[in-house]
Amino acid sequence: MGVEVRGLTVAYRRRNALSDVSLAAAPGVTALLGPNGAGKTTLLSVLATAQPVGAGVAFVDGQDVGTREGRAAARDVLGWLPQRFDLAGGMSLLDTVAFAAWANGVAEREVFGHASAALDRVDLAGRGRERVRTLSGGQRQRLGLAAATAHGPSVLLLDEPTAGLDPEQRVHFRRSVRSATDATVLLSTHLLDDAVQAADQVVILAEGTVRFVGSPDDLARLGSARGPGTESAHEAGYLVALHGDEKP
Ligand SMILES: Nc1ncnc2c1ncn2[C@@H]1O[C@H](COP(=O)(O)OP(=O)(O)OP(=O)(O)O)[C@@H](O)[C@H]1O
Repeated sequence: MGVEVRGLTVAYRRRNALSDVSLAAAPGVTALLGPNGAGKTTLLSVLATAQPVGAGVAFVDGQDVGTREGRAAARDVLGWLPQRFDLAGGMSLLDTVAFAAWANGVAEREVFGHASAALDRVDLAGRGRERVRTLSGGQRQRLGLAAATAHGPSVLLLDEPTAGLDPEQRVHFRRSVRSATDATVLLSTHLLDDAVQAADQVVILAEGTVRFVGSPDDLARLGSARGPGTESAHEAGYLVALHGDEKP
């Protein structure tokens, strides 16, 4: 059933991090694209039930996360890979994912089956016995993805999962998202490339407000309408969404 947010406003002290944000996301990948400080982490944290809804409403799979019952029900269907997460270097990959599956409510007799299937889906099959500390950055992010999806969430929140990865590892991660889940995925990124390549829907956030909602093709059309420049149509569309028609 996806995610729906209407009129969401969240403030830290008196400063709004999100102002009257509305969006809907269906199964598939929605990229939350925006510069640093746009409010991406704040939005994902509210949906992850880690931060209170200020004003407005937010639904995860039909559950209102502004209510205590809604938050409890939403947690049962959520997968969340925060921007920063710790893994125990000495643990095996299989134990790491099995533990996450167990913590997310998978029955004990099923955790290793779920864990090894999740490792398969992110291209870490056959490496379950290796230690976490031996992984590269890209492999570590894919392990995090396996851990966040082993219990079969229907809504998956990925906060800047490709930050710090080289281009090849980013491509690999984006492909792994598609094979790991058919959930409603919200993937935050500050990289246009991620949004254009990975997403069915792009939501551009800047300074806590929604500036664009549409497909990658819609973004390119927005850019093309501005006329030829040195940048690609997608880049031009991103600039128009951020700054309007003025050339920066
Ligand atoms: N705990 C906090 N206390 C006060 N202000 C905060 C806090 N967390 C975030 N902010 C502010 O809220 C705004 C949105 O931050 P947020 O982290 O949600 O943006 P973001 O798009 O995820 O940025 P980044 O890509 O840098 O992580 C920023 O202006 C930030 O400084």
